[in-house]
Amino acid sequence: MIQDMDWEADLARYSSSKPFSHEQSIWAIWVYRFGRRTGELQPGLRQRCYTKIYWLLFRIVETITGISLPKSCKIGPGLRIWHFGNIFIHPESVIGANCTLRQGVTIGNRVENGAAPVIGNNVDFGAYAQILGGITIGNNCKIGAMSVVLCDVPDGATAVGAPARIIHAKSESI
Ligand SMILES: CC(C)(COP(=O)(O)OP(=O)(O)OC[C@H]1O[C@@H](n2cnc3c(N)ncnc32)[C@H](O)[C@@H]1OP(=O)(O)O)[C@@H](O)C(=O)NCCC(=O)NCCS
Ligand SMILES: CC(=O)OC[C@H](N)C(=O)O
Repeated sequence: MIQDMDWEADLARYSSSKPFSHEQSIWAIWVYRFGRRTGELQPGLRQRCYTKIYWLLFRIVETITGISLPKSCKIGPGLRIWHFGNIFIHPESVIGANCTLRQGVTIGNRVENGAAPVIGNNVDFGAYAQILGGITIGNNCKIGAMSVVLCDVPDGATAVGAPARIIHAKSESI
């Protein structure tokens, strides 16, 4: 299969020399990248076989780790997931480069069939943060643990609380 630079960048964010035996989250990221690569194959028997293998691996790893990263969401290179369990990413979400997720994070819609969030680059999500609806999180943001984010977050800002309020907006830190 094609060399996957996004996967190389993911691996570089795991400091352990043996991430597959030390961190369950890397299994979910590997299956996600594998699924994305199946979408780049020429249509035909090979692609159909790989896609079936993807779905089998996706369901097994989703169930074992509690991390759901469907191949239809777009995630930039350098994804890091600390820990595992109850991490659900909406199939239409967009997540930029070098983002960090933790246990309990949801990036999803606010109502059934509603829009999904768009996340910039280098965004750090605290444990159990809930990002809901068709909102935009800018680049270089931090989302506090246990926060429920229902509104846009500008570049460089930190959002905390339920519902989240913006603290440390970029303009304040200059
Ligand atoms: C959001 C976070 C990055 C903010 O860090 P910070 O920029 O250093 O902010 P401060 O600690 O100065 O706090 C600023 C204000 O936000 C509040 N705050 C900080 N984190 C909060 C959170 N998660 N939820 C609600 N309020 C929070 C503080 O109480 C403080 O409020 P005040 O000004 O009314 O006193 C950090 O608190 C956080 O939640 N990190 C997530 C870490 C995590 O998930 N750890 C688990 C590892 S598995
Ligand atoms: C549970 C915990 O504090 O884990 C620490 C880890 N480095 C993280 O950022 O999530």
